[in-house]
Amino acid sequence: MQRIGVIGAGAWGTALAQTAVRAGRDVVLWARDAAVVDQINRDHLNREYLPGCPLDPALVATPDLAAACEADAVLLVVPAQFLRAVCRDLAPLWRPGSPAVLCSKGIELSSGALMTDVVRAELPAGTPLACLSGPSFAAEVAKGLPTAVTIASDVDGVAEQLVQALGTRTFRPYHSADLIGAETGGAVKNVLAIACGILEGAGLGDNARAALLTRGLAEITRLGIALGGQPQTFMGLSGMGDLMLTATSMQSRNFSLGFALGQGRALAEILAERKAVTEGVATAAAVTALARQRGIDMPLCAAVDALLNHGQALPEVIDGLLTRPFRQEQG
Ligand SMILES: NC(=O)c1ccc[n+]([C@@H]2O[C@H](COP(=O)([O-])OP(=O)(O)OC[C@H]3O[C@@H](n4cnc5c(N)ncnc54)[C@H](O)[C@@H]3O)[C@@H](O)[C@H]2O)c1
Ligand SMILES: O=P(O)(O)OC[C@H](O)CO
Repeated sequence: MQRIGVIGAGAWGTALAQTAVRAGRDVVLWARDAAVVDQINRDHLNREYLPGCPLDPALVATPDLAAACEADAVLLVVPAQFLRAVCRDLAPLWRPGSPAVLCSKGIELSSGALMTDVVRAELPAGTPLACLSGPSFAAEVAKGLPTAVTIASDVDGVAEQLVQALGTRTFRPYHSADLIGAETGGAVKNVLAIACGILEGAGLGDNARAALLTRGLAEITRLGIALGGQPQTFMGLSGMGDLMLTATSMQSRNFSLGFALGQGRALAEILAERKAVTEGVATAAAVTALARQRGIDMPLCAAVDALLNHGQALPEVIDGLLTRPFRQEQG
């Protein structure tokens, strides 16, 4: 895999493109915004989405989707709610047999579909799928700080080839065969990071944070197993690893949004101030609907959804969680 296409030049697409260049690959990064294309090619910067990270001059950006599809593997890095529309444009341009690597973390709100379901439905039949997930803030990856992620695929050998193509001394992918497990962890941890931010902003204490992380991981695991994931995946980088990172750092858009909510600010006001995507907002609703449909108990995700999307007041949401019946820990 020498030539890598990257679809989406937000923070994560740009950082992944940069790390692929560092790994010695020829990389073409597609951006929907012509100004971003020009800036990357001319100034070797993406000030809009990845400020303060000088980019390798070998990184080429393009406004032409077809140019990014001329690749041995294509990384899909557009926000979850836009992925289907972009895949529809990509489908006629797709190079047969080229793997699609999902790097977005979310669940489609309109359908409850995982990102792999979206891609499977829209890209040509037989396209090998993989998912790159795990604890990875874009700015740190772009700067070459040490990072470990999971690359999962259910097609023999694909994850291993991608590991070889993208891995460097400081960007260290581990391969896995559990595609569903890897992507479920990445999607649901965003909702739990909002919850953790809320409790931090509201000053509910360190004990509450530990309880939330532990019971949150139990929610990820319950849903992931029901969708077909392997239990051990949720203890790995794409599960516990990403939850620990995202739910404890102000670098996270999801955590910082939760923090502001916990301090009493309104969701609309917080969202109006940011251009960057905060995936957990839509995914809270999507995951809660999916859990309800499948009869899976996910009280923390449901509480975030109630606060964000159904107008429930914060004290009421917290009270609802604290007055749940006592129960056995496992299961
Ligand atoms: N930023 C990170 O540290 C990071 C790390 C791992 C995974 N991710 C995931 O990567 C995905 C992309 O996030 P990001 O941080 O690169 O985004 P970002 O917030 O930096 O940028 C937003 C992106 O959305 C694009 N966009 C806006 N409207 C669009 C539309 N209508 N159609 C298509 N694209 C549109 C913009 O062009 C831009 O590329 C998300 O699912 C996120 O969870 C991000
Ligand atoms: O900034 P966030 O909350 O979108 O999180 C970014 C990454 O998913 C962390 O692994």
